[in-house]
Amino acid sequence: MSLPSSSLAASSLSNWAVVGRLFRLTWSYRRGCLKVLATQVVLLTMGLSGLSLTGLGIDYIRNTMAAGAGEVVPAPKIFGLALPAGWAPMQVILGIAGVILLLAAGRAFLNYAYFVSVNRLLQQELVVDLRGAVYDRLQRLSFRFFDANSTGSIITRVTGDVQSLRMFLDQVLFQSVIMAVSLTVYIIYMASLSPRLMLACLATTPLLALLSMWFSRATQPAYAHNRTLVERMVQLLAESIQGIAVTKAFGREAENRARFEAANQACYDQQLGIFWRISLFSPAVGFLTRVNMVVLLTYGGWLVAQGQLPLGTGLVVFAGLLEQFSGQINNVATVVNSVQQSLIGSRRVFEIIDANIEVQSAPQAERFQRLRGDVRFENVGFAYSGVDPVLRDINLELRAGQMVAILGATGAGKSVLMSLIPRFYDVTSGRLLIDGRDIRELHLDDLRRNIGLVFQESFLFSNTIAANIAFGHPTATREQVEKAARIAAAHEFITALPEGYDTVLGESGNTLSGGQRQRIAIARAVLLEPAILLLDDPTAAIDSETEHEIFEALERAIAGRTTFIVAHRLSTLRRADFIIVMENGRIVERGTHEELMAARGAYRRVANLQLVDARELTAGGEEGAEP
Ligand SMILES: Nc1ncnc2c1ncn2[C@@H]1O[C@H](COP(=O)(O)OP(=O)(O)OP(=O)(O)O)[C@@H](O)[C@H]1O
Repeated sequence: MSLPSSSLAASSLSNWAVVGRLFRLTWSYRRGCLKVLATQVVLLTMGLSGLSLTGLGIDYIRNTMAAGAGEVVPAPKIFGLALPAGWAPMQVILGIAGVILLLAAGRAFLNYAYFVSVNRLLQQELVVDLRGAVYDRLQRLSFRFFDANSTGSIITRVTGDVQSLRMFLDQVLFQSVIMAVSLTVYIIYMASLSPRLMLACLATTPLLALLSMWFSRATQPAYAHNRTLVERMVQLLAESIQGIAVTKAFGREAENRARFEAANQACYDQQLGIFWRISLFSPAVGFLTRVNMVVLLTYGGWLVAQGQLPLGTGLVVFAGLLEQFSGQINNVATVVNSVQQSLIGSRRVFEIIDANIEVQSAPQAERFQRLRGDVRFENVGFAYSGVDPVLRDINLELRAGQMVAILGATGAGKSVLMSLIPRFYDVTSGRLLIDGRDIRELHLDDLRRNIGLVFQESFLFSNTIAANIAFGHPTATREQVEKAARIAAAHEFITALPEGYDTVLGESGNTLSGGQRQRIAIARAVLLEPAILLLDDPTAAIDSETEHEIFEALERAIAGRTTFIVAHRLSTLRRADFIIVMENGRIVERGTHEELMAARGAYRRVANLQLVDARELTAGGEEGAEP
């Protein structure tokens, strides 16, 4: 049997598919994009106007100097408007200079407006929306996804890769459109001045195009590899923070530092390789564009000398156009460099947005409030991957309000059996029914709202204690929160804290003891008033005195609910309606404590090894063994 893979590496989009997605994304921000591009067109027009006015001014000065005494040189028209008749040459020149200055001031203002609107569009809209979309997807993705992908990979996708996607709009799309429009206008303008000079000056352009294509192809694998290295570094960082206590306890700080430094150095070395390539490409482009200037000076100068081209509106304007043309061509290096980076980053963002949500509500699933709590496993099997089932032939039935205790060696499948009930994973064979209905037909949110969970170690959020208890029911009143805390034997220690229920917990609740965290977790589960309670060895990480207190709390929590509990206390096993013993993913025995002890099978064997109150067990066992 093969299951859909949730590994991100498995779902690679082609470059063209990524570009298509990026264009569709851009379309949804079309108003902002059009505004940005329109600003650029106005900037271009103003730049060209300034340039042609400079040419006009130079020609006017040249003609005035060449004119004989008493000869009047007609003042040029500015944008078709004649200057006042009778202006002295100096006034005309100052008039032209004044308009050039006004245009420059207008350009400076528009450039400012351009940067503000690009920043607003990209950083404040696009990046925020995208991060939100990726985060939203991550919240809905199934456990299988998180099993298959490292934290480092997920974090870099939400942070760095979203920025790389932004780079596509900013440094690729906008730049390319601006470049295409500007280069076309420059070419038309240059051709209108002198087609031959234009052809001569732009002879190196095809070489530039070839160089860019080669550069783009050569850098793509390097950028892809770079992402993997950064991912590895972030993963090491995340792990070292999560495992800081273990690192310190074993005195492994130096080794961890060395591993991180090696990962950091690998990123640096690889970045350096990319940097060298860019460093070669940019000057090469720069050199080719300088060659154009040499052609202009020699051939263009000859045309002016021959009287075939005016000096100002011809050669000087041409030089300005060529300068700007070269500037745009130099940008090719940035665009080409950004294309690969942004495509790789964008692909990684889309892979998360597209990742398959394996476990979700059926489209027609009806909403409901309360479950009764009858649970039935019918020939259930489950495998994490296609090959090795970790649960086989599970047949189990609990009526509402019953309690089953699960016993089994480590790795026997106790946790995974429970994780199927809230659909953390879907069964891979057989059926799981609640209140007589296959759980895949139930609305997922409603199903989970009816299930309370306490794990071996409970995760709390860096928020107030009250908010943590009300996590599954944010609109709960303070009375409801306190009631749940009382049931969980947490009220006393909470009220002893200076801020009481409003105490803000540290990251992962690390300002509380393990026992206190578990009690808050029990309160969090109880507050939901769930029909089904799943208790996965909730005292595993707790000393025996606290364990006793927690079990007293659990006694109150369990009352009236269908309960699955993994426990290692005889008192708990005795309290259960029946016990199941698991081995290698199968239920190998079931019955009450007394029945199972009498059977002298797997239960007795496992119980002797695992139960914390084993002395009591021997007495109980003997009673059961010899009725
Ligand atoms: N995310 C996972 N991917 C692949 N295999 C897994 C995963 N989680 C658990 N397993 C495997 O599934 C089997 C059952 O694991 P499970 O956690 O249910 O055991 P358990 O009986 O609860 O053990 P313990 O008492 O130690 O908690 C084990 O062989 C384990 O190695």
